[in-house]
Amino acid sequence: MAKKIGVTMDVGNDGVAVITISNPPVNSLASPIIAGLKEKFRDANQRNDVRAIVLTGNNGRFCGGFDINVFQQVHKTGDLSVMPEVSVDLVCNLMEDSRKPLVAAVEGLALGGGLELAMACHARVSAPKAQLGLPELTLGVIPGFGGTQRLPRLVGLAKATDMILLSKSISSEEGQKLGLIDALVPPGELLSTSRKWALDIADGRKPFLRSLHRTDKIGSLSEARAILKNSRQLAKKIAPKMPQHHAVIEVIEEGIVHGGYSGVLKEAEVFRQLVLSDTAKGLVHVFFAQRATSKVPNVTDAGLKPRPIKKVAVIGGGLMGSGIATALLLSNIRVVLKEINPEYLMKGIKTVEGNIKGLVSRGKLTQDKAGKALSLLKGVLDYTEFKDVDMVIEAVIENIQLKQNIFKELEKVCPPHCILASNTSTIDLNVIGEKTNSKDRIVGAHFFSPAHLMTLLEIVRSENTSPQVILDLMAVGKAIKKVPVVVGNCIGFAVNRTFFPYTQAAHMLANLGVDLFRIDSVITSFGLPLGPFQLGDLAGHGIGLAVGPIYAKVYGDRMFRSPLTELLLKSGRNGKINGRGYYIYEKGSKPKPDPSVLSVVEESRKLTNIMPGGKPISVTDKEIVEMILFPVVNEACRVLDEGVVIRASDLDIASVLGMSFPSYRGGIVFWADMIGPKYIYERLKEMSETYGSFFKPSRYLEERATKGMPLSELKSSRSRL
Ligand SMILES: CCCCCC(=O)CC(=O)SCCNC(=O)CCNC(=O)[C@H](O)C(C)(C)COP(=O)(O)OP(=O)(O)OC[C@H]1O[C@@H](n2cnc3c(N)ncnc32)[C@H](O)[C@@H]1OP(=O)(O)O
Ligand SMILES: NC(=O)C1=CN([C@@H]2O[C@H](COP(=O)(O)OP(=O)(O)OC[C@H]3O[C@@H](n4cnc5c(N)ncnc54)[C@H](O)[C@@H]3O)[C@@H](O)[C@H]2O)C=CC1
Repeated sequence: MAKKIGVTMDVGNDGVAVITISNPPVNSLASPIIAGLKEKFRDANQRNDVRAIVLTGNNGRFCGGFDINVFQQVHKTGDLSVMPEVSVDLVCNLMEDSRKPLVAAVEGLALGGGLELAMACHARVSAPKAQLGLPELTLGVIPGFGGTQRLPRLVGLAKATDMILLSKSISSEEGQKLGLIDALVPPGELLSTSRKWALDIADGRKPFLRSLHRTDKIGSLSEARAILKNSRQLAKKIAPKMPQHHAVIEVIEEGIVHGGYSGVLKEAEVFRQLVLSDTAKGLVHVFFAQRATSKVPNVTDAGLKPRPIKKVAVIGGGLMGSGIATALLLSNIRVVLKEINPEYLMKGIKTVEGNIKGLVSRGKLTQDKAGKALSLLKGVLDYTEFKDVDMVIEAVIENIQLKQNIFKELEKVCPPHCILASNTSTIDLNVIGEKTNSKDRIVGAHFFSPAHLMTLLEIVRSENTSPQVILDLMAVGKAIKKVPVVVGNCIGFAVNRTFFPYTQAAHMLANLGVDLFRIDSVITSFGLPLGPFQLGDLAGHGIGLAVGPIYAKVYGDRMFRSPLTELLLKSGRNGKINGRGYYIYEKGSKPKPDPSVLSVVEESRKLTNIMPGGKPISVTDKEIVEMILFPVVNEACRVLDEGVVIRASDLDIASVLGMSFPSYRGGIVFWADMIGPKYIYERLKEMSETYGSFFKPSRYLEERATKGMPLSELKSSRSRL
């Protein structure tokens, strides 16, 4: 069925014109909608039979904001003329300054431009539980349509800056307490109450309030300045590298000092500057890339329906198993947690309890919900409870034989519909399922640590995994608030494989004489939360040593074999786990660089002997970023070339959510395309000539560089999906 897009106006016998936005699924403000709104408001203002106006959205959703596709169009073309002029023409002149009263009838959500339109109305009536907010900063821009000016005037400056800087939405219930919503009514009464409210304003029974002209919630100039000072500190803390967080405070201040209208004009000017920024390009890309992961050819378009998953068995209550169990329990899924002995089982259960209590103490979960979640957990030491589970997630130690035996056993003890998933981080799924006859229901459910907090779920399919099983796991992933990304089967899958050169490049630089703490600091300045050495400490160097040979076996032609990890372990430094790695970890204080580790690095340098002429190389910070991240881009090219991901943007999302690659850089492939494949290719070629084949550009990169094509443009037929 074709989507019904447009703005309609129905004038009732009561003299109220109901203007309705229709643009499924979220009634976003696409260009025809904005044109339609202008036309209908003009019409309503001119018609003699219209005394008052109600603005609403179709299908239970008021409006999800300005059409983000337009930003993408601006990014592709650089043409700002597709951005409509709305703040004054539509929102001030036709709406707020209209002589006829306007009431917003809000249901479902009013976000960004949606809330901004509602705030330009003279009153707002809402159904319960509507989501209200200005999330524009997450897209690298600032609120438009006068949102920066009207929100502080409706909810107060401190609350408004908080909502805007943190992109935090509130419910209509909270909105009512704050004065953003004038009345809260059941959905069935929304339109009738809104009509009545509009007529009450028209007849002088209720006040005719224009938000932009209000000053009662702003306080004195000195009070406002004190609040803005705090906001600047908050912006510096949460988003030091984001231009929009700092710009929005200037825009709000303009309105406080020179009046709301002046603020609206500045808002429009700053908006147009920011929409062209690299930050906006990266964040808008991430917005669409994340949604694209939900579309998996031959799975989500195959007419299948996800089967209910009510009971899940998790095997292994260690670091990952306990985190996975926590995530399931928090979404009301019954969990059977299996361990090898009572001691380990108790440890696993205690970890789950600790995870859940931690959420309660941080105010993220109520005591009631915590109790309910824990009541759904059952610890076991055998397979009796597996007879009616819908899914098993195996999270035992990374040992091929153990996993093979477990899967063979699972085939016997689980019902035939049961999904058999493994959380392995490196082992080939075909190898894990080798001893079974159930290859169609074997799938990788690769969570990231800590599994109850990290949002990425890499769903690894082999050539035998059935579409139904993939769909079911995607549905479970979404139910437990993860972002599932479906990838193909190879050593390291998409994320770990793409990033395995990250640590290796860092080791090479350290062996070439570059200070490791400088490397970490350059990489965190680039935007990753941890540099490669601190990340190694966090993961534990034992793991690093264990997985090294697995990667070496398949990707040995492009490995830098560094003795550093082994030397580190020999010196008793396992990483954060035992309080010592490259850094010193003490309870209650930040990790401190440990100068005594430099003797270990020196030993490694002696063994590798790669410093040219025995002297440390001299590199700029930019060169450090390139030497560490261009090899990652190079491996990403191989992942794309081999069809391990469906689309390049899936790797962007996986890198952002799995490796914390900065979202404002759009993900690893998007970032590389912004720099340009030709430049990356040439730099890697130079590096490989100087430092060896570790940096050798891949065929895919070379081809894109020579043909002037972006890396994101896939044309490979070698898909594993
Ligand atoms: C001169 C111009 C000045 C402009 C100033 C201004 O006001 C700027 C803005 O308003 S920017 C936009 C602000 N709004 C948002 O950031 C909201 C973004 N959307 C969401 O957070 C969510 O989509 C949601 C909460 C509205 C709905 O969530 P879900 O129900 O989980 O659905 P979904 O996220 O999967 O989305 C469904 C499809 O809808 C598309 N979509 C959502 N919002 C928008 C939008 N604002 N513009 C365009 N498209 C939107 C989304 O991409 C999904 O599409 P699919 O093709 O189905 O993947
Ligand atoms: N540690 C990490 O950051 C990540 C690990 N993984 C993968 O997750 C899996 C588990 O890793 P971790 O949780 O770190 O290991 P872990 O060592 O913390 O936990 C493994 C647990 O499995 C238990 N176990 C062993 N055999 C068992 C059996 N037959 N039945 C029930 N329990 C059994 C052990 O007693 C132990 O408690 C591995 O495959 C690993 O590669 C995946 C993503 C990230």
